[in-house]
Amino acid sequence: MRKPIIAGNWKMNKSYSEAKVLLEEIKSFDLNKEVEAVVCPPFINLVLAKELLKDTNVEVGAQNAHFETSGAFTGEVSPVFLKDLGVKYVILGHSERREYFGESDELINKKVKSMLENGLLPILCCGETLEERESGKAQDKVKVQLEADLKGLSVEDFDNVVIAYEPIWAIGTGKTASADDAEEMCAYIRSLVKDLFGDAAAEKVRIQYGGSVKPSNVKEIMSKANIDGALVGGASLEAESFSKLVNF
Ligand SMILES: O=C[C@H](O)COP(=O)(O)O
Repeated sequence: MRKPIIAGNWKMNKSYSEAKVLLEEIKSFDLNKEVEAVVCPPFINLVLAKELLKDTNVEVGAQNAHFETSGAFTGEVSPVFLKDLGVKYVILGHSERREYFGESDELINKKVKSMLENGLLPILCCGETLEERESGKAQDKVKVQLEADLKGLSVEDFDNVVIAYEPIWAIGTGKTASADDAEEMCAYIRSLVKDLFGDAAAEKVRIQYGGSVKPSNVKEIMSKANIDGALVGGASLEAESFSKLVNF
């Protein structure tokens, strides 16, 4: 049985003061313990999140990390520092990192390996553009991404990876993929995992959907056999909304 995972990707939102308010509210909720809840605040709020959530079941994740562990890399954050803080997950390959910051599959592959080497669990994002979806190339795009991003991983390595399918055209747009479309792609991703890492890995891997997930649509999305969770942006920035997502 795959434990459901609902992760809130705050993106570049919530100052330290605003994060304190949101985290205190999240801390006050009685969240469903059968679901793994994760908050992924900006780097500057990771220490605060670990401190305020320490007596809860809510895990903390980072939105990115460098693949190097130390050195002259101005502005970057080491996976060693994140592990030392008690961060559990690291979002990698988010479409915004790929689009705005030019992150290639080769770089993402290095990051995936480095997170695993340093005891962190990657949440590896993949997904197509609207043009790719409308031209019937969505599965081809996701296949290319995952084969490159997961290149060189052993079956044991992959055991610690979560995959997040996020159709780019559904991110932040309010246009959620239909639950059936999301299920179709997540089932396809599971078949890719089977080809790459075998039956057991395919059965065990948790696959999230991300792209305008809200309390109003999370139940249907989570009812699908191949969807094990959600990676949520906007709807995770308000405590009541986040609690409804986790308690779907
Ligand atoms: O990482 C989260 C995804 O980009 C989805 O964001 P969204 O829920 O605001 O559409």
